[in-house]
Formats: sequence, C-alpha cells, structure tokens
Amino acid sequence: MTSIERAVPWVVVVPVKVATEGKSRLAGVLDERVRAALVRAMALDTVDAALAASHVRRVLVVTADPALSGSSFGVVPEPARTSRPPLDAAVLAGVAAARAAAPGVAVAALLGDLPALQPADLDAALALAATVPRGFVADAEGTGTTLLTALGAVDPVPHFGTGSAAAHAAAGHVRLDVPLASSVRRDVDLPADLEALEATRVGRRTAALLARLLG
Ligand SMILES: Nc1nc2c(ncn2[C@@H]2O[C@H](COP(=O)(O)OP(=O)(O)OP(=O)(O)O)[C@@H](O)[C@H]2O)c(=O)[nH]1
Ligand SMILES: C=C(OP(=O)(O)O)C(=O)O
Repeated sequence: MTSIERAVPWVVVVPVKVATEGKSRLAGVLDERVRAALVRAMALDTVDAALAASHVRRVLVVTADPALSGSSFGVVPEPARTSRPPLDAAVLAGVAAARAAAPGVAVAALLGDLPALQPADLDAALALAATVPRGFVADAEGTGTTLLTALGAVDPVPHFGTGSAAAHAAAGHVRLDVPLASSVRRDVDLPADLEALEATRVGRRTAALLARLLG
C-alpha cells in the first residue's frame, strides 16, 4: 500500500482549562490577567498548528472558557467533576464527542499548552501512532504526557500529569519515538519553559503576547 492509503485521519482533542484558573505554576512570574491571556494564546496557537497538520481531520477543544470559540474547531463543554482527575475526564468527554460524531475514528488527545507546536512534528507523531493501537508522547522531561493516541478499534486511556508516561508504558501503550526536540514535547508549565520560548518559533498569538511582555 502507498503511504497515502495508510494515512489515518485523526480527530484531535485539546483540553483547555478556564484561562483564569490556568498555569498556576507561572503565578510567580505572571499576574492573573497575563496568565489567562497566555493560556488562551497558547491554546489557540496549539489548535492552529494541529489544524495545519495534514493527518488531522478535525479539532475539538474541551473547555468551559467562554473566550475559546471559533469556526475552525468544535467546542465540547467541560464535563461535571467526578472522582477522575479533571484533565483526564475532559479528554474522555472530547473523545466521546469525537466518537459520537464519527464512530471508530482515530483520536489523539493533545495538551493545549504547546505554543511552539509545528504541524510537521504533529504529523510525524501521528504517522507513528497510525501503526499502534495506543501511543503516547512524553513531555521533554519524560514524565508527563503531551499526546496520547488511540486507533478507532480501541478506547483511549486518558492519563496525563507527572508519572503518566511511565503509566502508559506500563499499560503497554507504545512510546512514540519522536525526537526530544519535537515541538509535540514542548509544553509550557514552569518559568524556565516560558523563558525558553523567547528563542523558540511559537504561534502568532503567543509571539505577540511575549513581545508585549518583553517590551
Ligand atoms: N478542559 C480542561 N483542560 C485542562 C484541565 N486541566 C488541565 N487542562 C489543560 O491541559 C493542559 C495541560 O495541563 P497543565 O499543564 O496541568 O495546565 P494547568 O493546569 O493550567 O497548569 P498548572 O495550574 O500550573 O498545573 C493545559 O492546556 C490545560 O489548560 C481541566 O481540568 N479541564
Ligand atoms: C499535564 C501534564 O503535566 P503537567 O501538569 O506537568 O503539564 C502532562 O505533561 O501530562
């Protein structure tokens, strides 16, 4: 088969916290207003990069943030709190919406704080993910998970946060062999991640915000 026939069309689910509650680990360097603007800028830049990836058919954003709406992606309401970690529950809600609209569709849950995401890097990860039932990409630290994938015949097992990469590996999910430098692994959590963005090609909204911050 040619690579075209093998190409899997993906629905990408992007969870985004209400902006005013996001990025608390940056509270020491950014005030609440700027942090909220950063959450929104990074989320929309992540979505734009995902939409530009050739393997992505649709993007669904799972959020309760009223400022995150747009014509190029769908919005899935934040699910009610349960005993499950809220991020994992949000991803499950997004996956359920994707599968309700397109039964058996391959789904990829992508964190919404990847402002340096490049479409080619996401395509490279999804090309690898097309060969395994469940895959994941660890963050640059190797502990968290920034992308998890599930082909149409299996349900994803949403698990994010510190330690989630090891949990996915222990569950037999395949660590997708993307380079450490891949922009799929570059989430922004800590002040050091924010500083590193100054030397990184980021989406236009995040770039504009950083330019205002740095004067
Ligand atoms: N919809 C939704 N998205 C979430 C939730 N928790 C985290 N996210 C998103 O998932 C991505 C990664 O989460 P984190 O790195 O923990 O982001 P965060 O919770 O804003 O960061 P901290 O407050 O510093 O822990 C970010 O895009 C968040 O906006 C949640 O409960 N619901
Ligand atoms: C959500 C994650 O962790 P963090 O809170 O460190 O971004 C993750 O990377 O799985």
